[in-house]
Amino acid sequence: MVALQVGVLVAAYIAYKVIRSFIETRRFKAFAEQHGCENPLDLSEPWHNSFGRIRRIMNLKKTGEDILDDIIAEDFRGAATIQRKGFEGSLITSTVEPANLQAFLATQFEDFETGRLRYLQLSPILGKSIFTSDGAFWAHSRALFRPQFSRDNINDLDATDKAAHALITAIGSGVAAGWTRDVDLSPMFFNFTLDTASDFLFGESAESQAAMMAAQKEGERSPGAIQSAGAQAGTQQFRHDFEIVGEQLISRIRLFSMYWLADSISFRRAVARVKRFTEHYVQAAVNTAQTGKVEGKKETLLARLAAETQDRSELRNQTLAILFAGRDTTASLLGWAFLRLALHPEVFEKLRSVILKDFASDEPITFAKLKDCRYLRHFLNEVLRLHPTVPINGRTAIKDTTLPVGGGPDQKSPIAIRKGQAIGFSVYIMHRRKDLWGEDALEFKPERWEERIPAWQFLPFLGGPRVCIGQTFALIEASYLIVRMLRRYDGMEPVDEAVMLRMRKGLGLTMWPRDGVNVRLHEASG
Ligand code: HEM
Repeated sequence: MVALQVGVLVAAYIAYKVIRSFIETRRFKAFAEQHGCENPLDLSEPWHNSFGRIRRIMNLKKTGEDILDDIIAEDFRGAATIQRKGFEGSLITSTVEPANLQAFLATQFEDFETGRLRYLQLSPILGKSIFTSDGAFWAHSRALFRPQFSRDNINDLDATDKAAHALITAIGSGVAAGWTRDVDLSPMFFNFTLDTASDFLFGESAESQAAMMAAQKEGERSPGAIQSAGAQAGTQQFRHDFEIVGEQLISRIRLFSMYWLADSISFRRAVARVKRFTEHYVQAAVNTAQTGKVEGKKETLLARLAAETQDRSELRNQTLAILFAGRDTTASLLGWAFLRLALHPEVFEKLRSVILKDFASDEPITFAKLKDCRYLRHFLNEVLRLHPTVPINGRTAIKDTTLPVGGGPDQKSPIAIRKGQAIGFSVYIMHRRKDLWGEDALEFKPERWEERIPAWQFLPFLGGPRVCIGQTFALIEASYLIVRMLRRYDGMEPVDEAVMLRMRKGLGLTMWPRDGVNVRLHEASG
């Protein structure tokens, strides 16, 4: 009897689901027709083939395939907007069309969100933070953070100068005929951005550059023996933890709703260690908030947050969001920038001569001067065009809506997007489209920026209300270091040009030069 009742209930539930899905599909079809929408190119495969795609994505390390150039670029060979059924049946629209990006990032911002899926994918480390939230919590976080990113605050370049000095010290002096030893600049850039970001966040540099140098002298110490947060940040273990966390997070993003497949004990351990790193600062900020403001000290981002809430997990999440958003992105930008300078001596020469003219060695390097240096801006734009450090991303529709182009045989009709549908997009692919950038799209040419470039086809920081809040901070940090380095060194060459020319990508939450930036630099005389 009970079995019969359960059977009836299950049958009723299935019937309800089928009828509801039928009604929903009809309603959505009517909505699409009413808005003149057509479907984009459909790349859905039979379900057993979509396993093949997932396998390809999971096996990149083994096969040596590049997720961007080999797998994602393949999707857009026939059209700039496509759709595909995920292997569990949900429809995903992907686009590299500037008009569509402008729509969901800005003009139709209210119709989309970063989505619960992003939260679920990133929450092991970032919890609920500016980066993983939408609606009221995001708006509140954004308003709280905004004053801290104002020009006045970024104007203070003392911490940047100190971190630049530490980096140059870490490179060391010339050993033969003015040439330095062979150095991998990549870890030094990660230290540089961690030191500047921690100063900005906590009012105190983690001094990871100095810690790394000390550790190299003494030989790596076990993390258990390390006392200070800075010393922890300088260890190979900490860099490795950041890498493990970043790699797992990007796997979780790529797997969409199957994100939970990317999990492991080493990931959880790395998460725990990275979280521990922030505890010292969070505790200090809570203490200060409870005992009153420390006179004479500039207000840090964490202090500002701690004045609002003393919930430690919220403070830790927001802090880690800024560290993840700020450290690897800018370090990766610097990595690609110096890789390009090593590979293009003519650009190195030109940029150096502009820098020597605009930044006399006895004058301070100011925010205003950095912003005004046109060729430096063009150079960084070109680096970010070919190597955007956040190459793939996504949004979710929160209501039935449309995107302006991509539908029908000519791909010019609007397309309908259903509530809950995921949108994937890749600025990496968009920045390399020959129909947008010309036949020389894949060539590195800072001079192309002398022409006006349409705003929505270049989006390394995205755009609209969720545009990167740290954009100016990042560009000023990177520019400052480039000026300091190019004033000091008048030549740079790759240690192994063939390796550098492969430009293999490391992909975590950001995209960085996977084989490092191994160069030797020539010190300028005088
Ligand atoms: C070259 C360096 C950087 C690049 C390319 C970059 C890129 C981006 C991108 C693409 C987003 C949008 C993500 C999305 O909404 O899906 C973003 C958001 C964000 N970035 Fe950056 N970023 C950089 C540096 C920084 C720095 C230095 C900081 C802070 C110190 C920072 C803080 C943030 C924050 C807090 C958000 C979330 C904003 C929001 O959702 O309202 N970023 N960044």
